Amino acid sequence: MANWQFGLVDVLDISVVAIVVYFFLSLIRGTRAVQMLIGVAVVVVTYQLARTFGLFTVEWMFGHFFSAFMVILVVLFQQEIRRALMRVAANPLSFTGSATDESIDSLVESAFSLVHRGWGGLIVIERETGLRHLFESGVEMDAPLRPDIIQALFCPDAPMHDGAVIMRRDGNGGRIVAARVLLPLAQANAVPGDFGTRHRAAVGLSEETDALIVVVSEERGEVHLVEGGQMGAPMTSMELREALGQLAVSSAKPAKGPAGNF
Ligand SMILES: Nc1ncnc2c1ncn2[C@@H]1O[C@H](COP(=O)(O)OP(=O)(O)OP(=O)(O)O)[C@@H](O)[C@H]1O
Repeated sequence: MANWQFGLVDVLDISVVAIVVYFFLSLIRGTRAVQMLIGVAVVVVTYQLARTFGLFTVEWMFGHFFSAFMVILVVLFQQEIRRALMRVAANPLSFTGSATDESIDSLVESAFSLVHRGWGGLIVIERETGLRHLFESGVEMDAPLRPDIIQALFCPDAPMHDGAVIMRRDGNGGRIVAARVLLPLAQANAVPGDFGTRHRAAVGLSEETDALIVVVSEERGEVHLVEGGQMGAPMTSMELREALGQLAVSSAKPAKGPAGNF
């Protein structure tokens, strides 16, 4: 290989490592994985010091620890590894359609119709990451996303009111594709102390996937938008419409088919 080719390979090599490190750090930023990473770094530094200064017993102990290191890493970071793989599989370079005004309107009206009734609700918007595996915990269905149907599902006396509804965009305002779905819960400290499992479930799913989740609090009568493990401040209907519209614009690329995404 010519010299310039070696140079190019080195640049490519370093770039890939930099991207992977950046991706990993942005994934764990603000999560409990940071503390675990610090713990792992302390163990590695202690091991190196023990080797340098010939501390036989310490080196022996940490040597055994390192023989199981890969397994320990996988166990410690299983949640982060799962999230990373799901995001890679979601293919950030792929084209997604933008949400139509109708689907945003239906969603906002549906969420605030629950507020007016004093009921809680959890509406998940599927994007690039497929959520079909969650359907098993609930009931697969196919219905238009409309305030009356959302109310029928989340009415506290209705048999289907527990859990989340999953929606997909279509050309006519969105479709409900599953109801009574159980979502993975986030750690208790991922949401402020006075929020309960409904909000933890919203944050939990958004940590693992690129889904957007609209949570309607029964106790507070508030609506929150959850994305990427973060729950925003309570929103008015106008703010929610605007936030969803911006997310639609930021992912607005040529549509690939009828089931596009926000
Ligand atoms: N893992 C889960 N996946 C989906 N929905 C869930 C899950 N866990 C709880 N829920 C829903 O949350 C409801 C209970 O909400 P809870 O009062 O504990 O939470 P909250 O965050 O305080 O919400 P709210 O402000 O509406 O009371 C349940 O009735 C159920 O519908």
